[in-house]
Amino acid sequence: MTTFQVEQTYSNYINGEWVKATTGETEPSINPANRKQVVGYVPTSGVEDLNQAVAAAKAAAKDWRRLTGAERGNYLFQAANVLERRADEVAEAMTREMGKTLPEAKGETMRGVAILRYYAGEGMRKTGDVIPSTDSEALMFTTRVPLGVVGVIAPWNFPVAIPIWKTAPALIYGNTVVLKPAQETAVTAAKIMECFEEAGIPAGVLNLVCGRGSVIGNALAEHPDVGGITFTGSNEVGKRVGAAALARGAKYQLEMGGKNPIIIAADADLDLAVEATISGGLKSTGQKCTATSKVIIERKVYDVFKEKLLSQIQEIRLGDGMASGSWMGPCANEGQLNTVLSYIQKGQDEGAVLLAGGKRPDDPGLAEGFYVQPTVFEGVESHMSIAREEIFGPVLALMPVDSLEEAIEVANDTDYGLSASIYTQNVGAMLSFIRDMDAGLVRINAETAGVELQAPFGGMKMSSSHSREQGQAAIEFFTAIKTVFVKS
Ligand SMILES: NC(=O)c1ccc[n+]([C@@H]2O[C@H](COP(=O)([O-])OP(=O)(O)OC[C@H]3O[C@@H](n4cnc5c(N)ncnc54)[C@H](O)[C@@H]3O)[C@@H](O)[C@H]2O)c1
Ligand SMILES: O=CCCC(=O)C(=O)O
Repeated sequence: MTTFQVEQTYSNYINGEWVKATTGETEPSINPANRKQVVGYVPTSGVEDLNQAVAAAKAAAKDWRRLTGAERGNYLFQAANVLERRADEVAEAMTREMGKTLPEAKGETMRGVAILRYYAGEGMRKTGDVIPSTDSEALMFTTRVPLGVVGVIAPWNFPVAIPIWKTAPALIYGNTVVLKPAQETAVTAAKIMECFEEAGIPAGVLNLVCGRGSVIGNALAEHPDVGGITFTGSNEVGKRVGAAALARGAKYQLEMGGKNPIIIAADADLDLAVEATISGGLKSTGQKCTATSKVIIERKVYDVFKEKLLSQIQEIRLGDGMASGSWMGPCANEGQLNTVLSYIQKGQDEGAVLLAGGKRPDDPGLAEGFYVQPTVFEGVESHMSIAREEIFGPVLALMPVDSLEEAIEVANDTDYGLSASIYTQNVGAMLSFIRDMDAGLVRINAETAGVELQAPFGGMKMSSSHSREQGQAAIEFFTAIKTVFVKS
């Protein structure tokens, strides 16, 4: 078993080599559980590094696309095996870099393994259809071709799963890749790259360039040799990335924020609903695009639900994700902590009532980390910032309603449409929710978070560029359809 070493210096991975940034600069990736701990030093690259990576990916593209799907799949199977063997090390890097608890990080790493295996298998599946021609002498069919070089821009909140759920389908369908991870989790990204290197991925097929989003991410989106850009992150940045890709006719895919509601109907099993609200809203410190944010409760059960929720929230143990007793780690970085604290302040300023949490923990042992208490508001109205904007932190807004119709109206009253859930035992209510809820992922008697790798994932409204990732849906972004007409 390889163990994780702190304070190492990492490089970019370009054309099969680990290379220092041409800027000569690195910056510390710090542990959000204790700002004084350096997890590793990561490159602060310049545009020249990005250009080298794109050139390497472009040069490797011809041979890579000519391999059979099964041959490309073998590399992914190998990478999955290496990642599985190194799962403890990779998970530790993730926990130290972005704060989620070690069991969550291990779960995510094993999800990365499963995603690689799933897409390895995709190399053997069909890529087109035969379509009857009006010419009886001809054969007409569709096939799919890769986009060429694909740029992957990833956030820090799922530093293994998201880069892999973009990279694996890009590779299996014959593209080469330049990955720009979030700088906060560049050590974890380097660990993923080491797994691909150990798996023997050919030089140039997969490249890693670390650096500021405004420099490397922007240059990737604008690069004329990058045929497709797949982005996950905030709406603000996503809009810029989409505009840059559109301006030069490149394909793009944007997966962005959420403001995800859970509806608790009067007939719900309240214990299960409380469990789902806590797990969906507060695991990973609320830093999931699918995290529960608005908790919409039928008035008849409002008080009982609230009391049960508050009593369980008291039990939550904050702490370093590496410590076995910790249930909730810190926010991933100081900026995120300040954003969460500012929303908590806004909630109070706009008239919501703070029921729990609302500040940094008093424990002096946590003072050097970016911790915030799990927070619950009531008296939240749809016009308030905490009911409309993505907080990306452990903050729940309780909103009572008088009927299921009103619940769905309140749930839909947002610019986002990523994930939504309902707790009810009534089949009619379930069907209304499935029909009327404007979200890409609707979940019944399950928390809002939780994405299965074999199913399409993506949002409606401002959550997405209306494409879907994962499962077989990924082929739609990572390939172009060619219609072939053959006549002898
Ligand atoms: N819908 C989804 O599937 C999904 C999944 C995870 C996270 N998210 C969203 O991600 C956000 C949190 O992640 P974040 O803080 O890392 O997001 P972010 O938008 O700040 O950063 C995302 C990535 O974009 C890069 N970037 C920053 N500025 C850039 C620019 N000008 N040009 C190109 N790239 C640039 C960053 O370096 C990072 O790699 C939340 O809004 C969350 O909802 C969405
Ligand atoms: O942060 C976005 C991804 C969410 C996810 O993977 C999950 O909820 O499992």
